Amino acid sequence: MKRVIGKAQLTAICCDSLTQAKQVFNQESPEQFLCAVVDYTLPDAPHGEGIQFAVDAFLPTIALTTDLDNEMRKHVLGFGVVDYIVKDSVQVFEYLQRLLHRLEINKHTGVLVVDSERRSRSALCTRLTQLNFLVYPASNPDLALQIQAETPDIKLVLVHDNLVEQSAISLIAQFRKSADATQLAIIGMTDKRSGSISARLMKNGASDFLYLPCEHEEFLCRVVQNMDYIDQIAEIQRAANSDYLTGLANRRYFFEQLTRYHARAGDVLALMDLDHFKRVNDNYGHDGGDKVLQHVANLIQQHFKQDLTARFGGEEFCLLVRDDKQQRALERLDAFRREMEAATIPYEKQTIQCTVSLGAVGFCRDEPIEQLLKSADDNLYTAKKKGRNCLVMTPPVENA
Ligand SMILES: Nc1nc2c(ncn2[C@@H]2O[C@H](COP(=O)(O)OP(=O)(O)OP(=O)(O)O)[C@@H](O)[C@H]2O)c(=O)[nH]1
Repeated sequence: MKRVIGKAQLTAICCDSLTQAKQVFNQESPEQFLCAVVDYTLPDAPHGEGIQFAVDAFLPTIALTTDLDNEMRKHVLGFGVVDYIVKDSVQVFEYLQRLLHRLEINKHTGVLVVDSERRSRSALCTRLTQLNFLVYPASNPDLALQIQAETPDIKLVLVHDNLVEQSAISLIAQFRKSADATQLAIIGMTDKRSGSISARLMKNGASDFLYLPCEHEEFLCRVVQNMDYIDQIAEIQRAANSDYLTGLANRRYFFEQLTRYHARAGDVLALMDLDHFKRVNDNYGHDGGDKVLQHVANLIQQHFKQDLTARFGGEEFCLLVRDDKQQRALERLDAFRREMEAATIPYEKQTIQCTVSLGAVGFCRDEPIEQLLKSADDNLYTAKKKGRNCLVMTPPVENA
């Protein structure tokens, strides 16, 4: 169990009795704990008293049992646990690892609950809070839309079909105007067993559907599966859009961002290339070269947070520096060049120094981007010919 918890990048604090668990818990800050994993039977707590203690301490609690008949299942769920795990195969460790990972991610994941009846809305919110989500209740569609517009961390919406001013179907359609199924999961819900409501909600944009009341396990599985889908798509998108070594945007994603970009008067497009990088590789090995590329990428991220940046490949980077005045954009680029000149990059027991050359052009939306990049590349070539470690821009700055 300790190994599994370690694999989930968490630290296990192990106790072998309820008495010890109470002592440990009282010595630490409750916020420090992600959750409690508690065996139903402990030497000094033979009937789930340990589980009760963890739940009462507001810890998301995962119960462990050796076997589980229907009675026992009801008893364990009655404590208000996140889930239970029957210790009957090695698969349970993998399940536990996934569950811990989910609880960790949920700390930063918002869920909007739209339900006009207070009792069922509260019950849903309680269940979701147990799963560590940031929960946003809404009693009507207008409030729901307002919360969703103001809260970017919302990744899941639960919509009950008991809404009055507006149907659940039209509310879901509204959500879908701003977020597709890869960005926002929507689970429709109803108390009515008959009719075609589930099909209608799903055809109008719901990702999934639940009949209420539902078993705890079904609720958990639906929520987790829908969130896993959203997170996996986000991970695939991140991998497809970024450069593996440096984490910066890649060339393709840079172009994609440019097409959606609203230009400002002083924008400057620059190509930046590390000087004599082959020598860095020759002197310090490929790993040393990689370290320099990562260092440069980190500096770029710090200096150009609000701008568009990318690693174009090899030792070449591209930046679109956004400003109202070209002179200021240019100064920021040159300040970066000087910082690189002064930087000593630690690598093993040595330090590496490396300068950069830059070719820049004013970013003008009327010219094709390929043409602008070609001009920036010509200027970069001139900068290299001038002796490197410098910035060349044509035409000269307009609004200095
Ligand atoms: N470590 C490392 N090296 C890379 C990577 N991509 C390209 N390179 C190396 O970058 C070097 C680029 O060399 P050149 O194109 O000759 O340019 P340079 O030595 O920087 O010389 P100038 O650009 O003229 O200043 C080559 O040695 C490539 O192997 C990478 O991802 N990691």
